[in-house]
Amino acid sequence: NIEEEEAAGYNFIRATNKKSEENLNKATIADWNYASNITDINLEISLNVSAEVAQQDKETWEQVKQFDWKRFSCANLKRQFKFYSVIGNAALPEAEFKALKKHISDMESVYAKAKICDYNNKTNCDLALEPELTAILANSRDEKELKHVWVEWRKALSKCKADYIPYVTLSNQAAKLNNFSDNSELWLLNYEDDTFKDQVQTLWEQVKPLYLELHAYVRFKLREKYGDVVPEKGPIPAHLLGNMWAQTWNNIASFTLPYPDVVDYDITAEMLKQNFTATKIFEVAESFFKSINLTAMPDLFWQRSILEKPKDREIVCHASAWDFYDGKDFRIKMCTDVNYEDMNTAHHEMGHIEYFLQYRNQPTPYRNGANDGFHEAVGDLISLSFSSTKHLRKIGLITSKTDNNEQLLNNLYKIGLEKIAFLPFGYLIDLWRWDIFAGKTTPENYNCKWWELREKYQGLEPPVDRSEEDFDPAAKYHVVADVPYLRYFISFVIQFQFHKAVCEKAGEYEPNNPKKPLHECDIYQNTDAGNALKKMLQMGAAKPWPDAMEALTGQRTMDASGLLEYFKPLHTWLKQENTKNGVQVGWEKSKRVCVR
Ligand SMILES: C=C(C[SeH])C(=O)N1CCC[C@H]1C(=O)O
Ligand SMILES: [Zn+2]
Repeated sequence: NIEEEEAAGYNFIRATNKKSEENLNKATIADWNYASNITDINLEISLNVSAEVAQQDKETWEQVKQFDWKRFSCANLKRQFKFYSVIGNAALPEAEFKALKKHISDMESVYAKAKICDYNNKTNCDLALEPELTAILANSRDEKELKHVWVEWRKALSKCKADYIPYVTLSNQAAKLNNFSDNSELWLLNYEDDTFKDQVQTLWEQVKPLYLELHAYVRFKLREKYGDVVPEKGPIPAHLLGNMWAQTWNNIASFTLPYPDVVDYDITAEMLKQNFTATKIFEVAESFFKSINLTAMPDLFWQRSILEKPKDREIVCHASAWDFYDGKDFRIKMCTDVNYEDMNTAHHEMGHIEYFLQYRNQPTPYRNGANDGFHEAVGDLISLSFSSTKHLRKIGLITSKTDNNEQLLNNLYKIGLEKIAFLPFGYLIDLWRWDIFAGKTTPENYNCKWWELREKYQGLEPPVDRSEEDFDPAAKYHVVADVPYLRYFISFVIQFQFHKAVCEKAGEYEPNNPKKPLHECDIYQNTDAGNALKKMLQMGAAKPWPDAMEALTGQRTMDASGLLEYFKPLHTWLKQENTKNGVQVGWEKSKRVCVR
């Protein structure tokens, strides 16, 4: 009968959680070894270990199907069965599973090893994405050099299309074996809400007016700097925004500031002056988390993390945080550069580690974010306090005594160049991939569909004409590495909901008090705020995400009002400035061509 079956179900889940933890540890070690030393032998080992684990996941899957678990009375038990009833790519037969993982690993290897030639010195063809190309995109103001790097990087990655096509086919096969129509459904499962796509579209519509004002202002300033290469009313050429993907624009702040005549805080310069190192960057990040009563990094973190690019081997440089599922071993791998952008990324990565630490005693299936967006939001939430001028002054990275309102607005603008600019990018990546998994976008129009979305949502155009011979999406790590991207759009909205909640708890923000605006809040050393955040983090994925959201914010839905409130002063200023400059908000059709 069902009671006896449920009792057996408890024992099954207890044993399964233990085996799952051991398997996750083994697979993570093998994946770490490949990502931190890209060799054929490490690929071989990682393929074999993950195939073994996938085989065991299939066996568990068959046993889960023997239980009538949907009729169990205990919600917690049902939830764990539900998580084990979907096994993703592991559902594939071994040969297909290994083929899929090899396609992804090979694309990651191309991405990690890609090198291009220096624009100013054709004999040096040893420039990698990190740190060289990232630094050129951030600091060069030579439009021809920027174009060269932008085009050459994409040439180096376009060969990945040959792996991408079977990657799509095999991913969809796995989704169908899990009873989903295509891979996008598997990716959206963790949001546990079949109206989620509509909620995301609504959030985008809420923030789009603010994005359009920022876009119009930045296009005006770029036209001042670069002239006619920037159309007055058309999309912005994508190589001029200070970032290889034009996903965040903070690196062009210096010549586009609202108030260019006030002293600009150059945090990177100050970090260099104070002899910051990669390790010091992570120690500073850790001290913030400790100050609000979250957890210090365990010893193994400092012993086993890779915080700087090694000179003796090829590694996957894209920053990542790793949970080895043994409650003790948590690591970051990052090719850290000493600059303010990487200081924020360090907080971002350590936010993942804090989440791992807070939910490490949960049953294995619950050792995840409440949803993928929550996991991406933790570190950024701390960065919102860290990047306030109040905090930077507190820790000596701003040496002036006080701020005037113009400096405060300049700082808000810099944060807007990161957070507002990102929103359409965070949305369009999976809009492009969902249509591919659904079969609406086929290999014949992968690239031109990509540029259609880049123009429609971001108001960008390529610096040169494109065609279906190109495969520009592969220039982005998450596309070749099979990492869903919607999580970042979600994070960039909910991190402001979380910020509003923790700032109110810290008494750092009062809704109608102009003396305590949201964008000047710093929760540093406030344990009330930290304890409230900790309670949400400890839940992991034990409950649907609205319960976790409610635990911290009192709300059960995502909403952009926190973001809009945080940037209100900037939005007001941008509208005035755009009117004063007589610029047209929005963009006309691009004159660039994409040859199908
Ligand atoms: C830093 C990470 C590792 Se989870 C990352 O991929 N991020 C952080 C923000 C957006 C996204 C990106 O770089 O594209
Ligand atoms: Zn992340």
